[in-house]
Amino acid sequence: MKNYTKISDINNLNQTIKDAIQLKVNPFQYQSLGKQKTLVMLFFNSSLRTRLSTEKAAKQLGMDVMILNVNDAWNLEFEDGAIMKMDKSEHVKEAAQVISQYADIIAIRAFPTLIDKQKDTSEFVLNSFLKYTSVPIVNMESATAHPLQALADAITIEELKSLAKPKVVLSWAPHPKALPQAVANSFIEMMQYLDVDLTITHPKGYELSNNVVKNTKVSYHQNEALKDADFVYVKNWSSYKHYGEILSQDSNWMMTKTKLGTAKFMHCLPVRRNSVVEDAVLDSEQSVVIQQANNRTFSAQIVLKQILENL
Ligand SMILES: CCC[C@H](NC(=O)CCC(=O)O)C(=O)O
Ligand SMILES: NC(=O)OP(=O)(O)O
Repeated sequence: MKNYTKISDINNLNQTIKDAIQLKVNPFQYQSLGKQKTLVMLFFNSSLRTRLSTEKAAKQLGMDVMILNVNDAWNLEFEDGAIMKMDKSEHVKEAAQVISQYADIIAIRAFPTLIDKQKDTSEFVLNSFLKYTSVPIVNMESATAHPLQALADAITIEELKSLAKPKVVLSWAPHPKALPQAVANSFIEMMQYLDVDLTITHPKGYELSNNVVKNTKVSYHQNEALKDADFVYVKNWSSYKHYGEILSQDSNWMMTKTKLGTAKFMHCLPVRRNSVVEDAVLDSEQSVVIQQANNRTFSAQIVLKQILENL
């Protein structure tokens, strides 16, 4: 593996999931692989799980880690040919090349603007670093994708499924802020690779990109969609059609114990209790969100391992 910016960068997904689960038995079995190698993690946005789990993963491989909140450095210009007389101090062309001098692998988190659909869809931040860095890039959530989260979700379902082909439901839930489509996009893409029966359910107006949904079942009726589910993945996203807009905050879409039935509850976290999901669900045995968060270390570690092996 050269870069991990999208799920399709993984050559053999099923084997990678198995290898990640095996890593958990002895997380330090490859700690010579990363010796004298440095991971630089760049955050344009907040993080708890991604920041801690990716650093942990790198250190379990013997890597050194440097973390930069990019907004504490210089305001970067991403437009080629820009006349830089305003508020941008440095062009990504220099910043990316300079960081490449310090890093063997660069990991980046850069959320979408949720204003400029074309810019967000072009993945201008991630692709600028891909263009101007000389080292591998790992996506820690970009404008349209969160492949490390999706790999952790796949590991979790593989560990917990009791059926060969479980029914998985991705359900929208209300949220006070306009959130990215990235987590939903990558979860859907990951489930399409795996042998699961996937249904997406959301209110009208929250249709995700056809390039993501493809021929996956979509229902506007949450209760119907949730019937006989084995795993229920709940996530808010803002409208894609009416880009970045909050069209509904209908609390009838909040996940409850009653709606959940006997299914396992999944969420990438952070989660708004009693807005996205009621306390009773998160506090129940059916919630697997902590296992998901733990698996973030092993999704990052198996990705970094495959990149290190290819350096
Ligand atoms: C891993 C999820 C990161 C991000 N979530 C948020 O920004 C939630 C922020 C909040 O609830 O205030 C998202 O939805 O993409
Ligand atoms: N799930 C996830 O990526 O969490 P953070 O935003 O806290 O990193």
